[in-house]
Amino acid sequence: MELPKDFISKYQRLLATEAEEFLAAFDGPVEKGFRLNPLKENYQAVAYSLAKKAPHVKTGYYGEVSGRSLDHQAGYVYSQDLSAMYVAEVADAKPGEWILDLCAAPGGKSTQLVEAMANQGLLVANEINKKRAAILAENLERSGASNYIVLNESPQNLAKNWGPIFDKIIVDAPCSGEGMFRKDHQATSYWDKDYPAECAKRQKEILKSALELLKPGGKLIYSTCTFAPEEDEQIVAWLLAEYPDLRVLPIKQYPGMDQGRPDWADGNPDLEKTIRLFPHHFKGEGHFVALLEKVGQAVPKKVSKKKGKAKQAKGNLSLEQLELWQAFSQELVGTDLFASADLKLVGDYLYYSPKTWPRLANLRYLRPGLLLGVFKKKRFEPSYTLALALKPSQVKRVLAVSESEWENYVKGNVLTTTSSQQNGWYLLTCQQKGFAFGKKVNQQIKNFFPKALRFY
Ligand SMILES: C[S@@+](CC[C@H](N)C(=O)[O-])C[C@H]1O[C@@H](n2cnc3c(N)ncnc32)[C@H](O)[C@@H]1O
Repeated sequence: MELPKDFISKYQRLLATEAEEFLAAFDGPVEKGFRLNPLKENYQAVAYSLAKKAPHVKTGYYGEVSGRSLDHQAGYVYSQDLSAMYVAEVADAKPGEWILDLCAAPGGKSTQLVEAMANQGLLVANEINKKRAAILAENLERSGASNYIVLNESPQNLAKNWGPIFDKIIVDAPCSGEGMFRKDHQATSYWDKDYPAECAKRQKEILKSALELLKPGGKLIYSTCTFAPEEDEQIVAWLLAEYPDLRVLPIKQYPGMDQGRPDWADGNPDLEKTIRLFPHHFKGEGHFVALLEKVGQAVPKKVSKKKGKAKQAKGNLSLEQLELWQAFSQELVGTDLFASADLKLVGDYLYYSPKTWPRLANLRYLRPGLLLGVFKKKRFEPSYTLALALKPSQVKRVLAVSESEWENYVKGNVLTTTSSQQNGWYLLTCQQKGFAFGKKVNQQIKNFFPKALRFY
């Protein structure tokens, strides 16, 4: 491929004898990767080979997955660059934490974070670009998690509204994208020698807001998919100079990973604790990752004293709506899926969105929580999102279909069934993987697969 001349001379200067190997890697083959999703039941039962484990990521594998496969559609696998998947691994998301992914679309890191949280705590996934935020929501819904919010906000507005409430913040920053050159040759057309410095300005603005949102004792994970020192080590050096309460923490270095280069910034030896993934050393497109801690004592989350009372509350639903939802939930799983106080109605749409989560009053959101379904006149219609969040073993009303029926359903077709089970809503499964709701009406299963996601 043809790389920009200024790019070549810059890395010849920076990498000296190694430059030739680095530049040649842009013409080398691309090794693909994917992740499994531990939120799913029997999550290792996929049609893809798990023979080549990626050593640096618990759920990562070498190999290529198709976006049109059952495993992908049901949220069992996520295609991701092998270097990009190290960022969320470094973040080490834990159940119960409050985590903000500030530049989150299309959702590679967000899905990985939320899949590690076992539905406990909260992931706020934010994306400034509305179209990209919609794709982010789609990917999070497929993950089957129930503890996330999807926002379409500027980092500044989030900081203004919330203050320091997060245990961890991931800033996977918009960058000059030099790591994308090999996969997407078009990416070189945006690049000129001044572009990294322009990106660095924007990165600093984003980071200023991120630090206003991070709790004392909290962790900031900063990453880019570029090799430019202006956007990597020099940004971390700037953070350390501007914010004396920040310190760099070491990151586990696997074979093929390089240390950050203090000599490409201000010489601070702590920059060696950051990680560089170069395509001529590591099987991936390329990334930079830094882990920082805001020194200080974390203040424990306030626990509401009204807890007992709140449990009996019914969110903002009418009694009739609450009864419709509860009847649906009882029929489906034999119990109430969520406490009624944690339900939130927005227009006719019902969400799981606990009141203990941060307020969304002045913020643009796509999902204030897990979308459960919609009230239509005097009935409740469950969402595709809820189907993906359920574990088939917990559901009483399951209809199993064959792979060819699955293919038919995701194309938007009605299925026929010989089942004598009563009419109503069923979780449809294929190979024991829940993939959608269908409505049984006598010998037909009416199609409720979302139009925008249909396979054509
Ligand atoms: C590198 S991509 C994020 C990739 C994502 N973390 C993933 O793993 O799938 C950076 C994102 O930052 C968004 N972005 C651009 N300008 C921004 C800004 N000023 N503040 C926040 N995000 C911004 C872009 O729209 C883009 O989606």
